[in-house]
Amino acid sequence: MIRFEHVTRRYEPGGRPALDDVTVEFNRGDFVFLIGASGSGKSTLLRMILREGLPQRGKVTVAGQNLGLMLERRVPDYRRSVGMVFQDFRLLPDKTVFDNVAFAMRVIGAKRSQIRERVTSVLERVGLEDLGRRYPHEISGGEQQRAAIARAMVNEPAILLADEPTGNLDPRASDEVMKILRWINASGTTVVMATHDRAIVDRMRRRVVQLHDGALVRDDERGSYDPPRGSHAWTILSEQETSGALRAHDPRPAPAPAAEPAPHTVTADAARSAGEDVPAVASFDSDSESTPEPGTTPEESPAPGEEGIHVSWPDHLRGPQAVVDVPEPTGEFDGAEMPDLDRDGYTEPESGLEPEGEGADPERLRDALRQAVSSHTQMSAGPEGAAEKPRLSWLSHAAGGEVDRQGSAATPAAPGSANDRRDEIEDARLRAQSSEDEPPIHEPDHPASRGQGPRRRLPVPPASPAESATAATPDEGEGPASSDPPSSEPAPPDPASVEPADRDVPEHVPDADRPASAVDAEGEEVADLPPEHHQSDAASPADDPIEHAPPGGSSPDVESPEVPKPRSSASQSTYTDTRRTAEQLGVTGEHRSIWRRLRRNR
Ligand SMILES: Nc1ncnc2c1ncn2[C@@H]1O[C@H](COP(=O)(O)OP(=O)(O)OP(=O)(O)O)[C@@H](O)[C@H]1O
Repeated sequence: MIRFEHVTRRYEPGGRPALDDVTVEFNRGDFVFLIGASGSGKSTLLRMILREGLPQRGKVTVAGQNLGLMLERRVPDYRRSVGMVFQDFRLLPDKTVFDNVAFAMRVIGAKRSQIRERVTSVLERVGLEDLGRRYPHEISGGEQQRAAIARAMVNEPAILLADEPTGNLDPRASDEVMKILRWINASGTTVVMATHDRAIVDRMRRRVVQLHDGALVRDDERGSYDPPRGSHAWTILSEQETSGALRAHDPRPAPAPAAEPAPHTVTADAARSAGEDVPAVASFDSDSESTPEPGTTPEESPAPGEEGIHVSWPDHLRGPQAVVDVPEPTGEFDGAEMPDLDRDGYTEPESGLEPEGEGADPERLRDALRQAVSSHTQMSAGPEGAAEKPRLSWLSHAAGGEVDRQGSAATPAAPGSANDRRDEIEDARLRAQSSEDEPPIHEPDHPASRGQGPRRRLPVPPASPAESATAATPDEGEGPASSDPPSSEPAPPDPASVEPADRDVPEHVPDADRPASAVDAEGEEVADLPPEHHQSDAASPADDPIEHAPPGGSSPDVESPEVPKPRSSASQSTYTDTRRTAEQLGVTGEHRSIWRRLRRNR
């Protein structure tokens, strides 16, 4: 589902690679812990899945879509099919909890009634039903993270990326968050979580992928935080430990050197060619992009020319394979919180939207794209829709087995409920079990304890004619959008003037591929807002035509995203954070009012 093939990523020409020839694959329904010392490349890897940064060498593929060939105007849509949560929550500070979650639905043009119903359900699911009217600063860190998860999941993405989601939380709040992530994963959502939390990794015994200095040094199916004694990773870390380089990040005593290193489970090492020279200057390896790798299937590696128009969407990505991977591997759970997927009808394979191989009909793919966008808004599929296309909703799935396909009557395990108590008991049992094996160690030098806030700015996709030339080819058959002149584009964020500190090395994203049209709640392309809708801030939503104008003005019932209004004297950091959050939620260029106001609020 997510595949890195010999991916090398440098932030600076000639600098040390943040990712160094990484080859790894995450499958549907996986729960993966991504571990490694600070600076080892975990966040970089996650951000590359979100298509924030492209490799200088190698290829990142998600559901058959080569992200290096994805057009810029497709990126917002793509990001909506990937949820992401962060250590520092990144809630919009001037929005209530409810509105923060609703924002992700407004971005896709969902109807008010859908938003109301869906957000209410999601907040119940994460135990925040009573806190919807509060602002982020009025709730605890654990509650903020649950709100952030609710926002990431409200559109039912197929992939959830979590970058140290428990890093700022105490153990109890961490447990709540992990419980929710387990539920989400149990619904078939692929979860990739970067963490330094040894206790959590050791307790859950899921797949562990370890990075070290940008290289993948371990990939264990049911791993613990520490690499197996004698393994390749263990040897490397031991050497580092001896030299003192890892002391700041791993308080444990260094293991004694192995007499005979055992065979290890390294994936990347097997593929690494020793001494390979990596170009110092960012340059896209077009050869590796266009040449199908031996051994890959057509679905996973679409034919040249078709890659740019493949779609990857939440529903169809949750196939039977995800369900197969769902059961807890170690018997830590008694199954009480896991619904019977077969009984609940969620194991039927979906059809029709799988990534296409060679010869795919562009028209059909376009329809699939529209349909997929539309499906984001079908948050409460009615009986008819449910019968045609059963959905695997983490909301209903996670509700202790009481699955409701309509998504409205699911019983949430809110704090204090019977399900919640059962979970608490289970978690307590897990903790006890874990502590019998090995006392959990909380790292004193965890980034959270260092008072580490948002560490780096996410890259803003810049333009490059080189990639434009590379990427335009496969998408050219898609119609008028590809012929839009760059100069006709509205003004959304000007990375150079707005956020110089956030600039990344050029990543070859063509300006010309910014979106020229929006997609409404029905999945139809609609025209951009007329100029008169892009005016100054209105005193109240009722006065503001933007607030009430759906993208394209197609329906008064369709909500347009509200404009985040930074609370704290409109500081640059607030602006930057808000803008970054909006980008990650897939706010597109046609939401000009958002960008304009964000700039004005600096
Ligand atoms: N925007 C950036 N510009 C330049 N260098 C960067 C940028 N982001 C990350 N790096 C560098 O890339 C390397 C990997 O960083 P990354 O954030 O991926 O590590 P990490 O494992 O997530 O660390 P942590 O556990 O502290 O979050 C580090 O050397 C870091 O300094």
